[in-house]
Amino acid sequence: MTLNLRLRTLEKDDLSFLHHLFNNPDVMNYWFSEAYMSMEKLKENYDKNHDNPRNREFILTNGNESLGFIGLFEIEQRHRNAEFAIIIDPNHQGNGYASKATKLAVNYAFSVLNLHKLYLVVDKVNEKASHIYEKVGFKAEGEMIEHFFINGEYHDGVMMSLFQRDYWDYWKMLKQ
Ligand SMILES: CC(=O)SCCNC(=O)CCNC(=O)[C@H](O)C(C)(C)COP(=O)(O)OP(=O)(O)OC[C@H]1O[C@@H](n2cnc3c(N)ncnc32)[C@H](O)[C@@H]1OP(=O)(O)O
Repeated sequence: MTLNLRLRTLEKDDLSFLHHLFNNPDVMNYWFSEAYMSMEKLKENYDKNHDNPRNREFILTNGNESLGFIGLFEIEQRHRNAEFAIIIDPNHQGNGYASKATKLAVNYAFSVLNLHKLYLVVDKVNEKASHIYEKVGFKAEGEMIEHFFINGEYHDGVMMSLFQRDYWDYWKMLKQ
């Protein structure tokens, strides 16, 4: 079957998929969050925030299949920056989907929203995620030492960023 990866808007019908992801500690630890989310809370958050102009929340799909959740959060109109975050469903990890989804989200941030800068925070031990971000062009800006408490110990975070100008240069180079 041919792969047709797309980012589409998060819909209310996707909340059971999010419920499955947000209650998985293997996933949520890397989002520096507790894996504790009721369906009611998800619905409440959705009703309150689905039209929040500061966020863009996407489901990564291949046809009708949901593969992951990708967000551009805290979109700043004045400073023209936003925070990127991603989860690929553990049932679908290791297939190259995160790399492709990150590229789609980066393209959305710069080509659609005209952001100046996209940033993220990744756990220093999350080598798989860091590898993907470096591959797409994110660069480390600094470390947040012992900033996150996960599984009984403090973890360092790394802030990484990508600028729109570098993204244009990178894509121009790839097309040559
Ligand atoms: C800003 C943030 O959102 S940080 C938090 C990111 N989210 C999470 O960690 C939540 C839980 N984890 C996940 O959702 C997924 O594991 C993700 C998003 C990190 C990765 O998703 P996947 O679909 O499995 O990744 P994908 O298959 O696209 O790429 C994995 C890459 O990492 C590489 N890789 C795998 N293990 C390692 C490792 N230990 N060290 C370095 N690279 C590794 C693979 O070789 C592959 O790289 P390649 O394409 O150059 O060969």
